[in-house]
Amino acid sequence: MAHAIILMNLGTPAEPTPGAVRAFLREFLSDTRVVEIPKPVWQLILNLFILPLRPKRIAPAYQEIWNHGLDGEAVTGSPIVYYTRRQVDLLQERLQAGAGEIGVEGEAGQDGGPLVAYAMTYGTPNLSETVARLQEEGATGFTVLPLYPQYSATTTGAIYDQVARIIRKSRNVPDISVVHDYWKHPRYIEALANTVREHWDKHGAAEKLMMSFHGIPKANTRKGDPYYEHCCGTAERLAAALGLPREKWEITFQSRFGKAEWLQPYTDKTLVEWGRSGVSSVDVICPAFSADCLETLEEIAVENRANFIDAGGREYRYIPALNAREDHIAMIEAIVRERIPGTKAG
Ligand SMILES: C=CC1=C(C)c2cc3[nH]c(cc4nc(cc5[nH]c(cc1n2)c(C)c5CCC(=O)O)C(CCC(=O)O)=C4C)c(C)c3C=C
Ligand SMILES: [Fe+2]
Ligand SMILES: [Fe+2]
Repeated sequence: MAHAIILMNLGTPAEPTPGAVRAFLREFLSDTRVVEIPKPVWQLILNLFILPLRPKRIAPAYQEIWNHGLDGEAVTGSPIVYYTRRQVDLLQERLQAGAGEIGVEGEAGQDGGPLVAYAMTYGTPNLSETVARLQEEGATGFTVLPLYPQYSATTTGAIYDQVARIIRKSRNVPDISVVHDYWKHPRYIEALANTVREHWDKHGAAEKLMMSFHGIPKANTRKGDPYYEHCCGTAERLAAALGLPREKWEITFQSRFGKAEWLQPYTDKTLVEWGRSGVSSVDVICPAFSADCLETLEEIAVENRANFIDAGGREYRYIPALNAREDHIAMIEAIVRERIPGTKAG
């Protein structure tokens, strides 16, 4: 009886071309978890305005980040896929090494620790084909870990839907569970704090630490999505771990899409205000992203740097995502070990 761990992230286009970006956005933005506008109206807007225009605008940004690593990491392809694969390989190694401790040896899936794979909510590989492949390799139990520390219906909720669809189609329903969130996990907060401390050791601390989270529409929070609360809780815990007084840090929300109000304060507007009001240096961390991707490498590290510098700021430094850091993989290991039958928590 083999157990399998499936790490999940959002997904990315197959290539950085307008055609591939269009196919990716069509699938992603057609999910009613992501955009809650009534389907007939939204499909008109999507097909008439967004899909004919946005891919041409976004594809050059994808071209910039393709094969682009921070700190000399030899990234190939889309960074979110590259880092998710690294997370899979490193987690597999750790779990296999740990399998000896609990009295089993051998290759992954042959009584030597669980199988580890990844799937993307949109694009490839998708969850249902990943589960089917792992079942062929002998997996009967599954732990799905959405690599979103903070729960949102727009991200983790969409993964629950995909799991529910697999269950609905199965006669022999697999033993499958999903990790809801892990923003409170002490090892997550500690890993974030470690990245900041290492960054400060190398560059010195900036005047302000900006904690920029991916946004969602503000109305979602009013309807019961706990994401805002999870982000505020994360920011407060991280600030406490770093011993930062309140005036030294700020929580902001990025990646606004469409005309509706999203969670505030907005990252871009805050940086412009700070630049204008004499803040000279900023460190930016994006705790909601477990892997660097378009939203960090381009929107934060390039676009928002320009917003701050053009408004009068002097130093702007982006602190990379947890990616393949050892403390990040150890945290993932601790979370999944609690769910693997016959293993002890790490
Ligand atoms: C349209 C609404 C969107 C919601 C709601 C949303 C929530 C959300 N997204 C992430 C993580 C990622 N988003 C990424 C890209 C991305 N996001 C949206 C829109 C919404 N996201 C779009 C349209 C795009 C594609 C780029 C663009 O056209 O602007 C990515 C990066 C993928 C990559 O290829 O690198 C990630 C990761 C979270 C965590 C979240 C809510 C909590
Ligand atoms: Fe997004
Ligand atoms: Fe963006």
